[in-house]
Amino acid sequence: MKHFLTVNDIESLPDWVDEAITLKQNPYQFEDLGKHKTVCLLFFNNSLRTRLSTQKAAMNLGMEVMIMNFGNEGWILEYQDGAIMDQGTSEHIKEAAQVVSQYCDIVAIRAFPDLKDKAKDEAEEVLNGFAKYASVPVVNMESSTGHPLQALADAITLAEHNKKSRPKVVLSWAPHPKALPHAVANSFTQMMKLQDAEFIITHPKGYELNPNITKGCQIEYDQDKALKDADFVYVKNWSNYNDYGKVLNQDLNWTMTQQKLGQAKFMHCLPVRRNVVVEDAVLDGNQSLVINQAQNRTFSAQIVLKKILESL
Ligand SMILES: NCCC[C@H](NC(=O)CCC(=O)O)C(=O)O
Ligand SMILES: NC(=O)OP(=O)(O)O
Repeated sequence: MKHFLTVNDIESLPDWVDEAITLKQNPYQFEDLGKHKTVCLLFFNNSLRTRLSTQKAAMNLGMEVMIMNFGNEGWILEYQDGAIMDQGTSEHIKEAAQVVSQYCDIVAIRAFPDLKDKAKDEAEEVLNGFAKYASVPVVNMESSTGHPLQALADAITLAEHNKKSRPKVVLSWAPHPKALPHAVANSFTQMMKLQDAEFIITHPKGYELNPNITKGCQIEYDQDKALKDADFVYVKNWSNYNDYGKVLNQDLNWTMTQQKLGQAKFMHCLPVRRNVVVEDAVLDGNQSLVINQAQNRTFSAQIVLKKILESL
C-alpha cells in the first residue's frame, strides 16, 4: 500500500477489522517491524485522540515518532502551482513535502477544511500536495473530506459490539454552535457501505451530505422514524454542505437523549459538546461506546502503519 488517504484504501474491511481485533490481544507482536523506521505526524489543526493513538500505534510497532504542529510552528505553505510568492506564504509544498520525506519513512497529515470554498476543500490541497510531492507514504489523520482512521476504528468497535447478522445502524445529525467538517460523516458513510447492515442517515432537510458519498444510502428526515429499533446510533454534527460551511440549524430537538436512544448503543468520534450534541445521561450511561471507539483508534492506526511498513 502506497498511501492511506481514504476509506477506499482499506483493501479488505472485514480482514483488517479481524486483524485489528487480533492485534489488540497482543499489541507488541510486531514490535520489531518498525525498528529504525520513523513516522512524522504533521498537525495543521488540533487533536487529542489522533495524535496520541497514532503515536501509541507507532510505538507498539517499534517506530520512532516525530510530531510537528504546523499550524503555529511551521512556515505557512504555498500550494498553488506557478505562484508568485510575494505574499504571506513562505515555502512551497513541493519543497516542504520532499524535505519532510528526508527525515521519515511515513508522513501523516491532519488538515481540516476552511469550510469557505467547497471546490478548494474538495481539492484536498494539503493532503494531496503531500501525496503528490512526498517520496514516502502519506497517511490521512483527518483531511477536508475524510477521516478514514476514525472510520476503521468505528468498524472495529461495531464488530466488537454487534450481536446481529444485519444490525440497524443510524447516522444522526446533531446541533453544534460551530461550523464543523463533513469528514467524519463522509468516512463513516463510506465505511458503512462496505458493511452488511441496515444503514440510515437522518438529518434536517437541507443538511444532505455530498450526494456522491451518500449515493445508494437511505435518508430519513424524521429522526424518530430513523431511530426506531436501531442497534447503533452514530451521532455527529456537520455544517451545511449545500449552503457550504454555514450553520443554518441549531435545533436542540436533534440532540441525542437517552429516551431517543432506546436500547441502541451510542457512538461519537469525540470531542463532543455535552448537552448540545448529546445529553449527559447518554455519555455517562452504559450504552455509550465512545471510549471504546477512542481505544480502537490505536489499533486502526496500528493496522494501517503495519500494512505500510510491510510494503516498504
Ligand atoms: N477529529 C474528530 C472531530 C474533529 C472536528 N470536530 C471539531 O472541530 C469540534 C470542535 C469543537 O467542538 O469546538 C470535526 O467535526 O471534524
Ligand atoms: N476523533 C478524533 O479524531 O479526535 P481528535 O480530533 O482529538 O484527534
